Amino acid sequence: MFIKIKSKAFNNAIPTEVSPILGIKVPQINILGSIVRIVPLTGDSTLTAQDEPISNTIHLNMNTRQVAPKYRFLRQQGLRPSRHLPDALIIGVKKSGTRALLEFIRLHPGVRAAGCEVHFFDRHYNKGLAWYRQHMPPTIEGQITMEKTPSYFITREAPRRVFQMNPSTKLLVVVRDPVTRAISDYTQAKSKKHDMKRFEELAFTNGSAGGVVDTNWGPVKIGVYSKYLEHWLELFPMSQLLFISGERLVADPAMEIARVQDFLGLKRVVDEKYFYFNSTKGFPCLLKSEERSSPHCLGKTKGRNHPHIDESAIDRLRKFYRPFNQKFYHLTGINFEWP
Ligand SMILES: Nc1ncnc2c1ncn2[C@@H]1O[C@H](COP(=O)(O)OS(=O)(=O)O)[C@@H](OP(=O)(O)O)[C@H]1O
Repeated sequence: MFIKIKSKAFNNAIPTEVSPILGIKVPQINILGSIVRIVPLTGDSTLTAQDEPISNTIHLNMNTRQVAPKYRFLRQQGLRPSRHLPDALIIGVKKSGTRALLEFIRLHPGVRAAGCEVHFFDRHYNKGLAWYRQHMPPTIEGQITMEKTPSYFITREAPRRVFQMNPSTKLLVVVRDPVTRAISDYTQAKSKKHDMKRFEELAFTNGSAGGVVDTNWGPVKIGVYSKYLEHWLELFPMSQLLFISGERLVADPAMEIARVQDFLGLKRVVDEKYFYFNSTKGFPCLLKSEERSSPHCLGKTKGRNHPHIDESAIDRLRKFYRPFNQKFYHLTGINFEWP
């Protein structure tokens, strides 16, 4: 079992053993007769990374005075946390379950992730890779660095930019029935702007389901997954992409996370024991995480109630998406079985 303990309990003559998860040596001590291995530690705001050279890796400025005791201990053991550009990205799709995926996969001790959406490949590209790397969490050897920004999937320049950073970057794409995704997207926008028009008025050019689908409206446009996927496939082989069903991530998170761990080359650590179904929320929640040891769900903005949408509008949108969905199934080799 891995547990986290305070560094002052250690001395310098600490034996190590190879972690079965990380494949690297981790310190091991005896506390009250129990052998305890020490987990790779989490990020710490006391760390600074000033005056760094531009290279693939940033070694944190581990000046003894500045460094928290736990990092000082890691350094004594030859484990120097440093920030790296991401090895894997959750590139989308907005409102499909990208936050759930990130929170679930970062339960794995071999994964460290940026907590917020960094928006490097869309909004902040001109700030450069050194800036991007600064936004990554410190990792020790063997840990994977990840980030999620759902708008990358639809950003025209993003595939080329990611490729230029590292053509081996692994890409994860969560997808959900484009009709419910559009409604979810609309629900989020409406939560910020209460006088927003009805969904039906925005989704069709003449304001009703009898009219033409407005493909310029963001919530509709984003659901044409095949169009955006083609841009990524111009540069990345299919073997570097993993598609996760947003519906299955809710119905059976352990199964989807098993696929993700396999894809990332990680030992299967996160399994059904990490999840429970919260019937009030109607979603799977976590029994514990690195930050919280008690059961908890994702925040209030995940799993919102959707407004009622006219059946005719839903039918019309389903018809609209059908050929694009078929193309997407064909490209990915997966039948997502959206209605
Ligand atoms: N476990 C769990 N808990 C809560 N919510 C979950 C979960 N798994 C998937 N989802 C679905 O995630 C939807 C939000 O998707 P994203 O996280 O990609 O949204 S965002 O693009 O980052 O805003 C969110 O959409 P809404 O239901 O419309 O709120 C959920 O349906």
